Amino acid sequence: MNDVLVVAAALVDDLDDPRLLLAARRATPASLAGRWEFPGGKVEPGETPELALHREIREELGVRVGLGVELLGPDAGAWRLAEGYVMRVWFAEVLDGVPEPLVEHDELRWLPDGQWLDVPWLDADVPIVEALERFVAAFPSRTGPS
Ligand SMILES: Nc1nc2c([nH]c(=O)n2[C@H]2C[C@H](O)[C@@H](COP(=O)(O)OP(=O)(O)OP(=O)(O)O)O2)c(=O)[nH]1
Repeated sequence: MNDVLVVAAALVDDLDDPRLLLAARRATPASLAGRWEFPGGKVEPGETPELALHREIREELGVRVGLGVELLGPDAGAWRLAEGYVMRVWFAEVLDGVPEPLVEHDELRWLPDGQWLDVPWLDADVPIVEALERFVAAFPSRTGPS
């Protein structure tokens, strides 16, 4: 069986100089409630991953975003979440609106640099946040569109 593809945004305050990272706290389902994640969701049949990501961010946060570079993971470019689930992650910044926890989340938090790991992320997200920190430390001005 093919893996289910989840897409997510590492939303930062400024793609040219990222300092703040947006974390979203899950309100549902009960098994994930209270843990923090990247906003996003599953790609639907017939959608491209990028279009799915724009749709999910509009639905979940009510904002329009611009995508930067993809943070490539170890599993053919993706990050394994669990058996049968992989996730692709893009840097992004808000173009229009102020993010609000509209569905699925009950709190949003902009984490300052140096404190990106300071909330209880979903287990599978921890190595992704660590990789984001390494990427930004190595290429501070290269998260924008390539
Ligand atoms: N959105 C998101 N999901 C994540 C992250 N990390 C992680 O393990 N997951 C898991 C949780 C879920 O089991 C799955 C994504 O499901 P979802 O509930 O966000 O997807 P969706 O918005 O399409 O929701 P649904 O229509 O299936 O209810 O991936 C993450 O950082 N962001």
